[in-house]
Amino acid sequence: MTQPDDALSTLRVALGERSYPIHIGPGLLGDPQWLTPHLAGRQVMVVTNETVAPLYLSRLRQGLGDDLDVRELVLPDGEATKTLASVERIWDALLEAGFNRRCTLVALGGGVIGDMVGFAAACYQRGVAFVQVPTTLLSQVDSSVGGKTGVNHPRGKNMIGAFWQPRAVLIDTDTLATLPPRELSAGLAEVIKYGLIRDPGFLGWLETHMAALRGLEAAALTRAIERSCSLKAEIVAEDETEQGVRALLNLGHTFGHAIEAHQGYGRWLHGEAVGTGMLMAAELSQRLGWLGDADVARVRAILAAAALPLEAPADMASRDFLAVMRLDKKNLDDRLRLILLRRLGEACIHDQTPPECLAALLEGFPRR
Ligand SMILES: NC(=O)c1ccc[n+]([C@@H]2O[C@H](COP(=O)([O-])OP(=O)(O)OC[C@H]3O[C@@H](n4cnc5c(N)ncnc54)[C@H](O)[C@@H]3O)[C@@H](O)[C@H]2O)c1
Ligand SMILES: O=C(O)C(=O)C[C@@H](O)[C@H](O)[C@H](O)COP(=O)(O)O
Ligand SMILES: [Zn+2]
Repeated sequence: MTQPDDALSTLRVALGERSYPIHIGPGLLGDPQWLTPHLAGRQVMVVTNETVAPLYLSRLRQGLGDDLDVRELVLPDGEATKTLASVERIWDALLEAGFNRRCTLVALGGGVIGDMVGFAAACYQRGVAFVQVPTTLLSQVDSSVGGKTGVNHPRGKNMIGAFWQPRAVLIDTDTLATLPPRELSAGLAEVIKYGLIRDPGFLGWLETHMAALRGLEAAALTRAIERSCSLKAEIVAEDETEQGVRALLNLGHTFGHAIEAHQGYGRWLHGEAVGTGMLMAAELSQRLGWLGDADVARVRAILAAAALPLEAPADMASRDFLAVMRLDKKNLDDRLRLILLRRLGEACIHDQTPPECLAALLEGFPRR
C-alpha cells in the first residue's frame, strides 16, 4: 500500500488506550488506501441519502476493492428523517444481507446520516464497526468526530442515542464543491463555535477569512476544518461522555435545539439554530456582566458575515423556548445548565442564571 500523500493531514482522537484517525484532504474518496484499512471484515454496508448518492457513491465505491461484499442503502434526505424508523431500515438491510458482527457500516453524507449510521452501528448485534465519511462542512468539522450518535424525538433533539466511536473519519474536502451556500453557512456556525468557546486567535482568523471560506477557497477551508477537528478531538479526549468539559461544545445548542424542535425538524438547519442560539448565549452572558457591548457586537458581526440568522422565529414565545429547554440533556436536578461565555474564547457551564435574567433575554431577543 502506498503512503498517504503529503498534501493530506491526519489528526488523531485519543481515547485512553484507543485512538482513531481523522484524515483531511482532497481526493480521499475513491482512493483505497484511506477506507480499506479501517474495515473490520469483508462485509460493508454503505449508507447514504438520495442527494449524496448521485454525487459521491460511485466515487466511494471505487475506494473499495472487488474482494469485498459491499451493499448500499440510500435513505431519504432531511433532518425530519433522523428517526428511529430510518435506523430500523438500516438494521433491516443489515439482517437481509446476513451481515454479522465483523461487518462495517460506512456513513457517507452529512450529520444526519452520520448520527443515524453511528447509532445503527452501536446497536446492531450489540455493536459493530463504522467509518464516517462526512460530506458537509458541518459534519466535517463537528458531527463526524467524537462518537455522539442518535436520532431526534418530537419532544427534543438527539434524545435517543449512544456514544459510539467511529474507526476512522475520512474528510474529502473536494465534496464541499457541491454544497449549497445555506448548508455552508450552517457549517460555519459550528466552526465559529470553536473560536468562541476555546480559541480567541482562531476567532480572529475566522473574522478575517470569512469571505475566503464562503468563497470555498481550499486553503482557508482546510485550515478551518483542521483547527475545528483538532479542538474537538482535544475536548473529546478529555471527556468522551460529556461528564464535564465536553458540554462546552453545546454553546448555543440549548436555545438552538429548542428552535429546531419547536419549528419542526428541518425548517431551521441545525447550524442556523445554533448560530442564533450562540447570539442568545452571548447576550445572556452580557446581561450577567461577563461580555461587553463590543464583544456582543463581534459575535453578531461574525454570524452576519457567515450569512446566519440573527433573530429567533417570530412565532416562538419565551414559554416555547423554556418548554423545550427544560428537557435539555445537560440539565441536572431540575436546573437549567447553559453554556455561556466568560469572555470571547472562553466558555463555561452555568446553572445559576437568575430566572428573571433569562426571561428578560427571551422577551427582549428580536424575532423575525
Ligand atoms: N454527532 C455530533 O456530534 C453532531 C454535531 C453537530 C451536528 N450534529 C447533527 O448533524 C445534523 C446536521 O448535519 P448537516 O448540517 O450535515 O445536515 P445534513 O446531514 O442534513 O446535510 C445537509 C444537506 O446537505 C446535503 N449534502 C450532504 N453533502 C453534500 C454535498 N457534498 N453536496 C451537496 N449536498 C450535500 C444533504 O443531503 C442535506 O440535504 C443534525 O442532525 C445535528 O443534530 C451532530
Ligand atoms: O460533540 C458534542 O459533544 C456536541 O455537543 C457537538 C454539537 O455540535 C452537536 O450538535 C451534538 O449533537 C449536540 O449533542 P446533544 O448532546 O446536545 O444532543
Ligand atoms: Zn451542533
